[in-house]
Amino acid sequence: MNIHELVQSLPGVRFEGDNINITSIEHDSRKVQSGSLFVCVNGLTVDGHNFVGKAIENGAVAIVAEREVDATVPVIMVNDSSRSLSILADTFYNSPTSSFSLVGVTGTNGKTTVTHLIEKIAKDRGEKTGLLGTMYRKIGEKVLPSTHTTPDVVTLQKTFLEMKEEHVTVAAMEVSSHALVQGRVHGCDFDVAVFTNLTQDHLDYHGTMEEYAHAKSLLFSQLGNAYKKPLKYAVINLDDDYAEIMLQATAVPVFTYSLEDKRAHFSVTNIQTSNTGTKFTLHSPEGTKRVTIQMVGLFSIYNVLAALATGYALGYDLDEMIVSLGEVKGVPGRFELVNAGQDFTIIVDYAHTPDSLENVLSTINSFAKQQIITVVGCGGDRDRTKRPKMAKVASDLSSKVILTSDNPRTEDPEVILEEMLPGVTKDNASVIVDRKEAIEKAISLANPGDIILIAGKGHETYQEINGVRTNFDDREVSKEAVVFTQKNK
Ligand SMILES: CC(=O)N[C@H]1[C@@H](OP(=O)(O)OP(=O)(O)OC[C@H]2O[C@@H](n3ccc(=O)[nH]c3=O)[C@H](O)[C@@H]2O)O[C@H](CO)[C@@H](O)[C@@H]1O[C@H](C)C(=O)N[C@@H](C)C(=O)N[C@H](CCC(=O)O)C(=O)O
Ligand SMILES: Nc1ncnc2c1ncn2[C@@H]1O[C@H](COP(=O)(O)OP(=O)(O)OP(=O)(O)O)[C@@H](O)[C@H]1O
Ligand SMILES: N[C@H](CCC[C@H](N)C(=O)O)C(=O)O
Ligand SMILES: [Mg+2]
Repeated sequence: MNIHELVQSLPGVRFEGDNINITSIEHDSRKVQSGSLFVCVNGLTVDGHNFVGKAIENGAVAIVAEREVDATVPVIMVNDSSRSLSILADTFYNSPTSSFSLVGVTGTNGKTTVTHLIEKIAKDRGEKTGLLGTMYRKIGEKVLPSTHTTPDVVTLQKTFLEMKEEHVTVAAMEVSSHALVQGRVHGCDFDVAVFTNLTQDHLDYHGTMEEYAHAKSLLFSQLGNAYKKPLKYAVINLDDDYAEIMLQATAVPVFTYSLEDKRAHFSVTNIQTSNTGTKFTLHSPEGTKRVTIQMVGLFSIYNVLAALATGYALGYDLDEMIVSLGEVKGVPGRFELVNAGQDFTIIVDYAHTPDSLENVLSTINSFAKQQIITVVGCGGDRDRTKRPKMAKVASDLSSKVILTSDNPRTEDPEVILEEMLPGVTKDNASVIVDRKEAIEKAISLANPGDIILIAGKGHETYQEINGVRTNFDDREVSKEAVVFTQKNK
């Protein structure tokens, strides 16, 4: 694309140099290729302005910067390069999200699950789907890796362009609070924005719950932006303490859902829970329906309501959606059962916040007949204040707890565990730093009928220690431990 055309999209910015053909927009010097426009972003860790030399070496033909830089190619000065990057990416990729339906899901817990449920209902009615989130990016059946829950703005728009070229008709994406604050989703023409819930996480980044809530509300304020789509909806969980903040942030029509408030558009009565699934009566704008799902726990009802309300906003048939959702066994790494022929239950789950851990353990307690043994840790370089809280939940709601490591990243694993320990409320917790040994210990402690919960890593296939990732999968490790224990009986 012509550099003049690109720069014209930046309000108040002029470029009077010769015409240059821009072949890509990049904010990472390592990704720059011949013909790239390199945008210098001052980050939390390093300043992109320091990589101008590297970018030019790699082929950058022009630079966008907030301050003077030493460059042998034209430099376009802007006030806010991060915002400019979003606008440039949107212009360069020609707003691909205006070509298909886009659903953004935000909230502390449930984003991955809800986006998968939306993918399922859309696919079943013949749509070509796209999915973007923690586990992967999917274009139809093609699976691409994810480095973030919500990718940086350039990767995001590139992925959307590919979706458009592959004739995707509906895409569901997870929108993290980091992404909202950093403007990664500026330029996304959402049809529906969904709020699942807000509980403690990421206070290392946001500072307070109020700031965290404000970050999430940006999705709803952004929803009203003048893009190409005329009709947009918000879908909001009315039972959450922060629902009002999301409601106030948006001027578009809202569909609400609730387990407690009958005034919600989608509400529920007659809940029957068991260890194999959940049944409930749904009250909706289309009348009353009985719903049976194979996912367990009240939190699964919330996720199903979020998906149904979203589908309804997109004009989908409610009865068809209920049939589709009834077929879902679960999402990988979320309440996933591991079976290696043992006479006790092993559940691998991605609960890595106090609230999600409490939800999962309360659900397990509702049907457990014998001991509950929980293996859990807390991530390094992440919110430290959730550490004792997660240990408290685990200790309160389990018979035995083994505290262990979960991606210590650059932190000392022992220090993370020391910060968890003050939360322990009962004489039921021990510490085993090595996660494999912790899982093996839990399995050696299990009696017939017991339930082991291995929490925090879910679908993850690595353990990150000292910044280095090595293969590690809770599901594989626990299976191998069962087989080993059975052999040695
Ligand atoms: C806290 C946070 O979100 N940080 C993100 C942010 O990093 P940063 O501000 O520190 O950027 P930086 O590393 O200082 O780099 C500044 C600029 O220099 C550039 N650079 C850097 C190095 C180089 O050699 N050349 C170069 O040009 C970078 O591309 C960037 O433009 O911008 C980077 C580039 O886009 C992201 O990779 C980085 O994600 C870090 C790795 C991260 O761990 N983020 C997590 C916390 C995150 O975003 N999580 C949410 C999910 C949370 C949830 O579960 O809800 C997510 O969406 O994944
Ligand atoms: N609606 C919900 N409310 C509370 N907890 C939930 C809900 N749905 C799922 N959970 C719990 O949270 C865990 C993570 O769920 P999921 O991966 O869907 O959330 P997420 O929002 O995508 O998380 P992340 O921020 O890591 O991307 C699950 O393993 C389960 O324990
Ligand atoms: N998206 C979350 C995932 C946490 C998963 C947990 N296993 C950990 O590493 O802390 C984060 O980056 O905070
Ligand atoms: Mg997720």
